Amino acid sequence: MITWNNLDTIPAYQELLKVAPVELAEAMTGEKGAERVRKYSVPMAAGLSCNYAAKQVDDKILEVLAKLAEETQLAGKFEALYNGEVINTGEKRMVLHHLTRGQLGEAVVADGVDKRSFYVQQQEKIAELANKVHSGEITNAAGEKFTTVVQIGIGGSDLGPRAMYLALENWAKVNHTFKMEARFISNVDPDDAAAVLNTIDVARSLFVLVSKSGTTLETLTNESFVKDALKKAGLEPSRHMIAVTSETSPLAQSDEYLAAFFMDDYIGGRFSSTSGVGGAVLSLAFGPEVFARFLEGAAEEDKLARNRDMYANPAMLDALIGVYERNVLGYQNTAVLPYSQALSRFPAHLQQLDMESNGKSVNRFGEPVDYVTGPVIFGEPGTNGQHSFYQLLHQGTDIIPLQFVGFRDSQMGTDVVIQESTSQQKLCANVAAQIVAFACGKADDNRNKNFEGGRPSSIVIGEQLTPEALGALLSHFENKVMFQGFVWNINSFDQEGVQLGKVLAKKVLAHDTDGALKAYSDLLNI
Ligand SMILES: O=P(O)(O)OC[C@H]1O[C@](O)(CO)[C@@H](O)[C@@H]1O
Repeated sequence: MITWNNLDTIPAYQELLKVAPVELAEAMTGEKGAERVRKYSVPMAAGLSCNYAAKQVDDKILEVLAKLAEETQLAGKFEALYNGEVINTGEKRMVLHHLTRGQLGEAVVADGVDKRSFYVQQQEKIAELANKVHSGEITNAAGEKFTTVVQIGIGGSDLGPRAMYLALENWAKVNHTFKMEARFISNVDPDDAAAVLNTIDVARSLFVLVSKSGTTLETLTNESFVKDALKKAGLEPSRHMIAVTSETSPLAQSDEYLAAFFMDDYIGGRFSSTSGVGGAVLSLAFGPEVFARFLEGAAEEDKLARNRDMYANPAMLDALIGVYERNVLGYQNTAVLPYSQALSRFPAHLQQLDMESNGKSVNRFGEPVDYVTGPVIFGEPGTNGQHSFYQLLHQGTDIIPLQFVGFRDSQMGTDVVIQESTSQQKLCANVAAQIVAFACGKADDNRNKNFEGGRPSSIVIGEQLTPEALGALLSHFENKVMFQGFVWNINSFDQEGVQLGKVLAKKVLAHDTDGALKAYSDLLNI
């Protein structure tokens, strides 16, 4: 029997507040530190592992976190979710993104349809289209092959797919599976669409319009922008556009697309990278086989998230350590720092995933909670970030937990030895150095040069960023966010906080304003 209770009513949480915190600088120094690095690691899918030696936890704290996992019924809640319970209480919806990559539990039937079969069917339809585009069976009116795919979407219909595309672009090129260049238009700023359109051959471009709701102002505006450009180039838009949307959206009724693929209301935008939202652009860019491998990695990681044992469940463990940092140690932010240029937009994707999901101050019954919830997420790839904001991370007044990601091998394999090390070795050396510098610090009589240390981090380490590793990485963070939402007793699957701004913007455009809104409208000459 699943019960939903606020965190501050859970006995293990009260116990956690009383446990002595770990002195990280001390714990990570010398042989003790080496022992922690060997001990505090959990295997993930696709050859990844999550090392949490540099987190402020020890066996005692972990023991209480495991109790917290039990008492908040994390495994049972996940089971309820993947078996089709209405977990998104705000919108009265099931939460089914896991079904896009595998069947974790019972069959889930909605509106008379088996949902796993529905998602697989959409993937097959996308694969068929992608293969026809690649073989030249589907071409432009002049019989030429399409060379570029442009995704038009925003938020979850942009950030995840864009981050995944960038993550695999170079991998696909060196592994000879690269099929089409992908570009992305998201912002309603006309310069975004104009800049993309200026650098592509529209005649040989296929546009993927992605909007679950089919009502998003930015996306519909950009669709018209692109259609206008196609018409001006003497092209018929319907031969150049495909749609990915939900079956109930206004776009689904339109016959203005070459093809339409469907997801549904049971997949939140920020959880939709493994649905057709990511599937169309990634299958067109790299081929359906690469997309299938990405899904396999996610499916394997999802299976680990089912483990009741926290120590063998990386997402659950990561989530609980995050709750400890946020609610007991009082840290307000988390920095996502991939030491991989291919993951340059991964922090931006995690920012939406985490902050749109867990940026809530009422529980799942709409009652205010008396504790803090989701942290602020930001990040940049290393080593670039080191020369930007790491100063504050090392010596600023706030302690910011860090999420590193690193790979032993590069994706492209092109490297040089300079001063007796390769660039990849330099990259890896830097991430190792940063973890220890943050954790242990360095005493100096000159206060300006003193490093306090005690700054926690964890690292996900893999061999190479392959499609499987990327899928596993994505699933890990999706499940982490979900588990944290369960612990906080909030609904991680709606986003009412984005609505007010949209309503007011409509009023401005309709000139239906007064007070400050009118004054700002005048200031901006609207
Ligand atoms: O796919 P859609 O319906 O256009 O929505 C795009 C994005 O807008 C949001 O609803 C926020 O405004 C996100 O949750 C979503 O990812």
